[in-house]
Parts: sequence; C-alpha cells; structure tokens
Amino acid sequence: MDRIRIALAKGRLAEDAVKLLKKAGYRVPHEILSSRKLIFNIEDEQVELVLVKPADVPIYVEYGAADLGIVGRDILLEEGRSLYEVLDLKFGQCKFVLAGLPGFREKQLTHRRVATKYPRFAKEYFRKKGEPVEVIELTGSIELAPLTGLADWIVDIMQTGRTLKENGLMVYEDICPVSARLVVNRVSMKTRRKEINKLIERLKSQVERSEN
Ligand SMILES: Nc1ncnc2c1ncn2[C@@H]1O[C@H](COP(=O)(O)OP(=O)(O)OP(=O)(O)O)[C@@H](O)[C@H]1O
Ligand SMILES: O=P(O)(O)OC[C@H]1O[C@H](OP(=O)(O)OP(=O)(O)O)[C@H](O)[C@@H]1O
Repeated sequence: MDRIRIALAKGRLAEDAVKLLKKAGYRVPHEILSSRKLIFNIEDEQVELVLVKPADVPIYVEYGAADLGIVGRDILLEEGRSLYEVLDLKFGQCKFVLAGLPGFREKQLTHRRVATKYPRFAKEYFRKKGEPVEVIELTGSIELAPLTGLADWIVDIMQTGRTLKENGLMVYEDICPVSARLVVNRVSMKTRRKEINKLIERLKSQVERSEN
C-alpha cells in the first residue's frame, strides 16, 4: 500500500513540526531541515514527508497529493480550501491583528486602504464589519505600508509585538488566534481512516503531554 504522505510547511513551522513528529515516535531523518531534498521516508513507518511552501500546503491536501498537512491557521483562513482541520498542534502561536499608526482611528476617512499578505481574509473581516475598504496585497514587510502612506491599516500576524513596536504601530483590534494545525484530505479521511486516525492519535497525545 502507498505510504501516507504528510505535507509540511517549510520555514518557521518546520522545526517544531519535526520536533513533534519525533516526540511522537516518528524517526524523521535528521537532514530534513538542512538538505535540499523535498521528500523523506520515515523509517519503520508507512509514512513520508514532503516539504512545501506554507501557502501550498492546503493545495496539496485538497487535491490529495498529500493525505495530511501541517500548516498555520492563518494560511487555512486565507485559502479557504476544502479539507478537514483535525488538530491544534499548539506551536506557531501568534494572532491576527488590525494595526496602524496611533491616532489613526479618529481620522474621518471615506476611503481606507488596508495592506496585508492575507487579502481574502482581510476582505471577509471588513465585509463582516460592514466597513468598505480597499485591500492591497503585499508579500512581506507589511508594517511599512502605514509608514509610507501606502495604506492606513494593516491586517497581519503578531507574535511578540516587536515588529509593530519597532515601527511605531499599535494594535487596534485582536482578530483571532493562530497556531499550527493538522489537516486531512477529505477522501483520505474515509479511504485510509484507520491509519490516519492512528497518526492523529499519536500526535494528539504528544501535544497533550507537552501541554502538561
Ligand atoms: N512572527 C511569527 N511568530 C510565530 N509564528 C509565525 C510568525 N509569523 C508567521 N508565523 C506562522 O508561521 C507560518 C510560516 O511562516 P513563514 O514566515 O515561515 O512563512 P511565510 O513568510 O508565510 O511564507 P514564505 O516562505 O512563502 O514567504 C505562518 O503561516 C504562521 O502560521
Ligand atoms: O510580533 P513579532 O514577533 O514581531 O512577529 C510578527 C512579524 O512576523 C511576521 O513577519 P515575517 O518575519 O514573516 O516577515 P515578512 O512578513 O516581512 O516576510 C509578521 O508578518 C510580522 O511582521
């Protein structure tokens, strides 16, 4: 039978994801975080890991190119893909915030611009609030947008708050918490239910153990 394939978000979440898998007893090859290889078999298990860009994890899982994925909730909210979110892995914790320059809210503007890496999420957030805004999609250094006049607000992730602080910005609203999640392809969940449930249980008990 084919191996169960897990898509791991490269970058910031990869190290904690590997740590969790190892703690749960999966013998992840030690070179996974340093080599240029993108597929890794796990010894003694019918499981393989593939490394993909964070934003691509839900795509692999929705299409079934991976059975499972480990990715930030920010990406899931932005992508809105059809998949099952089965477990909060409790690492990569941060939050979505609405931020801007101090004193901004008092200004009466008819046309507000919001810069973000998460355009779908930001549009939905303002739609729910009933506030018309123009959303400008950027790919990084979001905090620069209010400092240069590109936008009035930003919708972005905050963890320590250091980036906002060092750029003289403040939080106007906490939008929602974000952390890494385990996601599953809808078809795999049915066709490989036993193996996938076992894997979920192994990770779940490890997450719970780490919490206590
Ligand atoms: N400052 C942060 N602190 C903690 N977690 C974060 C922080 N910023 C992002 N994250 C989480 O880590 C995930 C991966 O972030 P990372 O910075 O590696 O990727 P990225 O910048 O979104 O992607 P790319 O590599 O394509 O530019 C995010 O999707 C989010 O869930
Ligand atoms: O609250 P903090 O701990 O300062 O973390 C928040 C920062 O981290 C992320 O940026 P990232 O480092 O991914 O940079 P980029 O978006 O400019 O690529 C996010 O977009 C914030 O800028």
